[in-house]
Amino acid sequence: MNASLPSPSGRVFRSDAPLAPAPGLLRVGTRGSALAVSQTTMVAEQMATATGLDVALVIITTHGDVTRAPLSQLGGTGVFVSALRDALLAGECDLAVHSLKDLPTGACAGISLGAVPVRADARDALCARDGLTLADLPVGARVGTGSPRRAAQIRARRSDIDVHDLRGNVDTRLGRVGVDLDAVVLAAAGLDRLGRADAITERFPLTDVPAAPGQGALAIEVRAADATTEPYIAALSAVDDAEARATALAERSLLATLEAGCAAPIGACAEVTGDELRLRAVVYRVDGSEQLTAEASLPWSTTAPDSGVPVPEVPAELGRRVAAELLAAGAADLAPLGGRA
Ligand SMILES: NCc1[nH]cc(CCC(=O)O)c1CC(=O)O
Repeated sequence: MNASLPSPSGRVFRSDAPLAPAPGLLRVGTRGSALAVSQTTMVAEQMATATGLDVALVIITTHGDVTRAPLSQLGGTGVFVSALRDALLAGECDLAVHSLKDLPTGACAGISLGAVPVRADARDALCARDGLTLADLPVGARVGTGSPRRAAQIRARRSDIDVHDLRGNVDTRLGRVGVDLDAVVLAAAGLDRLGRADAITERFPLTDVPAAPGQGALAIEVRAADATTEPYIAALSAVDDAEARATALAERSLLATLEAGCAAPIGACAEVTGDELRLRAVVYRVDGSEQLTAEASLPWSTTAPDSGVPVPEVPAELGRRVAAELLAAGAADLAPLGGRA
């Protein structure tokens, strides 16, 4: 045994054309946007280093990449996800990397959640002209977002602001700041991953402005039949993070119980403190005039007694409890929760 010698890292490369399976090669499906490629590259590099396998980024084009319809009109959750899942099930790739918040909450037959990597900044970021914060924007300022939740949160703090629908990739959105919009709101995680943190003028605290369930987290999906075999176990465990998985799953369980889609005006924030998992969620009236908040926590630890896997049921149960509290308080009357894909 020569345990002290690091095994050589595999290569990471990009393939825009279909790629046949091969021994020693992991094919990771990803959207082709700059954001998706940058976040999938980070995952691929970790896997190549940990396993010594070559890792190919296989670029899959999705409906969400080509349509120009407003996101809120695309039928709720999952618009970016189906093409990647189809490619995974068809054997065109071996793993698929998604932004976790884009995944529909329902299970997908034949596919398992293989890993949730360390979470990036979950906060929303204001990118305003002239370094302005939300409080400093002039009366009647024009702010762009495609998200009903972000619209409600902006209006809740500044009812005078003129919220405009916004679509397109990060560069397109940022390109409107100082042109026809005073500011846009985007996920900080995306801007950080793309090296565009310079455009951020304010990161909203999650306590005041909880973000979309799962925001800032990635989900790596695997065919269920492969999930318990090598080299998948090694590749997935190299990138999985117990705390990211628990917080993201608690937030998703809330969404699933509310039967809400990614376009629903719901913010959620889970965190681990000590041996506790805590979840706080807010449902908004879209005009920002009313909101309901619920919060709960459960004991949670990173290791189960025997297997070393995260205590599996705590996140789901926590999400159900907070959702039940919101429903009992009338959340379904406050906001359209539907849009589950
Ligand atoms: N809804 C689109 C979407 N899905 C994932 C991200 C990037 C941030 C993340 O990984 O959560 C974005 C862009 C945004 O919300 O600004």
